[in-house]
Amino acid sequence: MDYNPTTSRATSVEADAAARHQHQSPAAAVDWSITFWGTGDSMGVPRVYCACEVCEEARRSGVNRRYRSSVLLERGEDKLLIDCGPDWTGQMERAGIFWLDELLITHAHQDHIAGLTSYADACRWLKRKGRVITPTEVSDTIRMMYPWLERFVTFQSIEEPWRWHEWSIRPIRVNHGKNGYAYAYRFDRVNDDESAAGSGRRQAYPNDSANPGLRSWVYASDAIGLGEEELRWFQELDLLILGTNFYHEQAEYSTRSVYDMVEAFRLIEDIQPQQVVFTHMSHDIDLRHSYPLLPQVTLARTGMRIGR
Ligand SMILES: O=c1ccn([C@@H]2O[C@H](COP(=O)(O)O)[C@@H](O)[C@H]2O)c(=O)[nH]1
Repeated sequence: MDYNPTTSRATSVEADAAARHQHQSPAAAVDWSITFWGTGDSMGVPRVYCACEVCEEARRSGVNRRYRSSVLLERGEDKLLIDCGPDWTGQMERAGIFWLDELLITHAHQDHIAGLTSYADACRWLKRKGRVITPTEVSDTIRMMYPWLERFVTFQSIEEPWRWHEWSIRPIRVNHGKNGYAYAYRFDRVNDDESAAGSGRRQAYPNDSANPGLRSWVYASDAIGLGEEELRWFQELDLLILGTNFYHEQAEYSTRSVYDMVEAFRLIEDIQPQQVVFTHMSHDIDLRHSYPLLPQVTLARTGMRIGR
């Protein structure tokens, strides 16, 4: 995986947008990439009213400014956004993206879905029907919360591994602590020549075996205390994107809902992913500090991009 966290900063999203505006051909475009549109916990950073050092820095210079967690998987015009929280409109504008056909949703909490109302407005404005992909238990809740959404979006249920372009996407129901359950998604790249040949993309997106890019990765923004059943799907990963709200959270375990970094280290030692990116971070985390981390771990930054 070609991943350079030192160069993948906020500007990469704008750089992508600029490249698109210069009519870069698909052949010149690269392979699949993941861009962090949001890396914050449910409250984002800065938190409303909070005058802590991290929140003040986020207001001033913005290293710690974290929008609600969301990542974009893309290759050229193929784009899949995971989660659509309350910062969605600004995230679209910062990325220079006008429209997304498809959204994949992890769970029906406001920090992951509150942008769906704006997405529905975009659908209405453009007279296009969007697609919201999520397990039925999640779409049932979303329908109850926003009954009018279905006029503008189609809900597509994902219960089993589901094919999206070259990816097999597996929903994994994960423990979300005091908040019940959320879904993580495992992405496995299906290396069948048919899809590349059939789509005429084989030349445009060569599969360089010396540098295979993203192959198997999991996005688990909202999980804690995962057990054997869930962790079956967390094996042999070249990338794990894991939510960690705090470095070492002091709150009583029964009141918590997301891993902290110290717990995550134990998880990583157990499942041994090649690379790990922590996301869904609260104002407890100051990106100006250097934390004791495992060597394969990086802290996500707004706009950070992974892949070629
Ligand atoms: O039923 C619920 C419960 C909570 N929420 C919102 O989700 C987040 C919870 O944050 P975590 O960091 O994942 O614990 C918070 O914004 C709650 O308001 C919800 O929407 N529905």
